[in-house]
Amino acid sequence: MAETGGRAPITCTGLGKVFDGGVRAVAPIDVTFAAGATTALVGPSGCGKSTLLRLVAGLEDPTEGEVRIDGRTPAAQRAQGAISVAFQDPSLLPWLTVRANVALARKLARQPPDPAQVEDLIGLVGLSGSEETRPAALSGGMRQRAAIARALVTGPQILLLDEPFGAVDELTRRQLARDLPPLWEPRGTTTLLVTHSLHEAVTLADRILVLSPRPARIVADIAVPLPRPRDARLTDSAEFRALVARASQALAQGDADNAPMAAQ
Ligand SMILES: Nc1ncnc2c1ncn2[C@@H]1O[C@H](COP(=O)(O)OP(=O)(O)OP(=O)(O)O)[C@@H](O)[C@H]1O
Repeated sequence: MAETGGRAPITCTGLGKVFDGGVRAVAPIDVTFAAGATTALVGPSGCGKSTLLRLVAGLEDPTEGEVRIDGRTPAAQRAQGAISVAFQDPSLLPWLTVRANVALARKLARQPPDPAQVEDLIGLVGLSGSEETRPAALSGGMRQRAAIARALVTGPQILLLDEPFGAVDELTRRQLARDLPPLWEPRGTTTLLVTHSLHEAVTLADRILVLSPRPARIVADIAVPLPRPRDARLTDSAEFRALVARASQALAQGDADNAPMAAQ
């Protein structure tokens, strides 16, 4: 199969999720993620961000509504190798080296081997020298970076990142946020990124969706019309800081709107 890179919009229609036991994680949501855009999902801890991402990935079934990716179900797109995920807890195969874990992703997507691409990506995520290391001997942050290389090596149409830099120190985190987007942006990859860092959201995204406390619903939809690359000069700018402040206010407002009514 050829590389799947291409432009695919994601449409969520009346999408909701109630877990067994009655916990509603996602309120019915209507949203379209434009093909080729990067959208950051931010919201309070436990609000349903990961559940929303898992619904888009087809790793959870909705209890209401549907997800369509370029008109097809997530399951159909996954079967084509069109969706890559890098989640908080990277599930690398423990018996394989970093290099073999990254290379395996292409094999699983039925793509021809591309050793040069594997080496390039390992270098770009800062793991040169650890190619022959197995996951148990890596730090948490190194495992996350290996998972990002693995997610990118297939050139996916859809890239779903759940706190991909969560276990990485702040300096490396900012470096990755700067260095990695050029790998997927020119390919027109539709990217959803869950993050707790508003700085990261504004650095990476074209659009930020601010979610309410559980069940997740959209409380603000913020465009990020900043030029790229978003280097240190830009992230120090007044426009950048204003967007971070706007997202921060929306988060606080979403929280306040959901606070239990004070006793009369
Ligand atoms: N498989 C499951 N069964 C039952 N409840 C679940 C399941 N998965 C998640 N939940 C619940 O759904 C809610 C939303 O969880 P989710 O992981 O989507 O939140 P989140 O916003 O990603 O959280 P965090 O920011 O802390 O990672 C939580 O109350 C969680 O306990």
